[in-house]
Amino acid sequence: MTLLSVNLNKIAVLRNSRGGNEPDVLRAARTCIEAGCGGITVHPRPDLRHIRPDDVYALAERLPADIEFNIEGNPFAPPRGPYPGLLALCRAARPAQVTLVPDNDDQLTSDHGFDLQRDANRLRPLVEEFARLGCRVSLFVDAGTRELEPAARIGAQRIEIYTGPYAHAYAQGQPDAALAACVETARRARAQGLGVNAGHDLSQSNLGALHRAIPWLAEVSIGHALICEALYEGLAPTVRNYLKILSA
Ligand SMILES: CC(=O)[C@@H](O)[C@H](O)COP(=O)(O)O
Ligand SMILES: NCC(=O)COP(=O)(O)O
Repeated sequence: MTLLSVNLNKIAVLRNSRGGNEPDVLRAARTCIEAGCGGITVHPRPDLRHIRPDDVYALAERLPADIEFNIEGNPFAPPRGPYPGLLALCRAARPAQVTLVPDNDDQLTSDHGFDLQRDANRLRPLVEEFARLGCRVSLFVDAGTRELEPAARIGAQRIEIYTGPYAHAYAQGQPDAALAACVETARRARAQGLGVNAGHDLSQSNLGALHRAIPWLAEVSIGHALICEALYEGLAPTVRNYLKILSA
């Protein structure tokens, strides 16, 4: 069964827009868990635009042991003000999984994965350090990446396929090539013994086709669309809708 990890960044965006604690990230996490999700994802960024270090620490303390905590971020981004860096966050929070993403601080959102051939040697000591902390390491890669051996060689256990281009192609009514690129990368990763996650711009519309094409996906992390849909349908029913799609 593919695990649904709900990304709570957008709950924090709303909260930060007014100060105070509404909507409450912890309450949203509880609601998603009660509705049946298997994981919670956050992507704290150095500019603190949404999830802040305190959210990470509070989630780490309160999430039930059987709920996978996944922290995403750029391991090369240096500490900045109250942002202590991804490694320090993981040292304190000990998430079950850390997803390494090569984002610059000025990006609107994640828009590409690692170039594994180029980045593997630089990533290796960090992957080893996260592993020493007890975190499973997943590397964010573009759909269409064919050479996954470097990920396995440096000790990553999973990859996460960046599904933004697939979601865009799906919305244009022409998903076939983008979907085939996801499948190709997923197969090649599996052949290297890597688990396969997927995420970015997945929604109730486009998730089913992706899941039918790669039914053995280990995990999908979904935030933006899920929180938008929840504005209309409610958070718990929306989470349940995603679970239905993943169990079809
Ligand atoms: C790695 C990834 O695809 C997600 O974490 C996505 O980047 C969400 O981040 P934002 O909510 O900051 O856009
Ligand atoms: N790893 C992807 C993620 O956590 C959520 O991305 P999105 O659904 O907010 O685009």
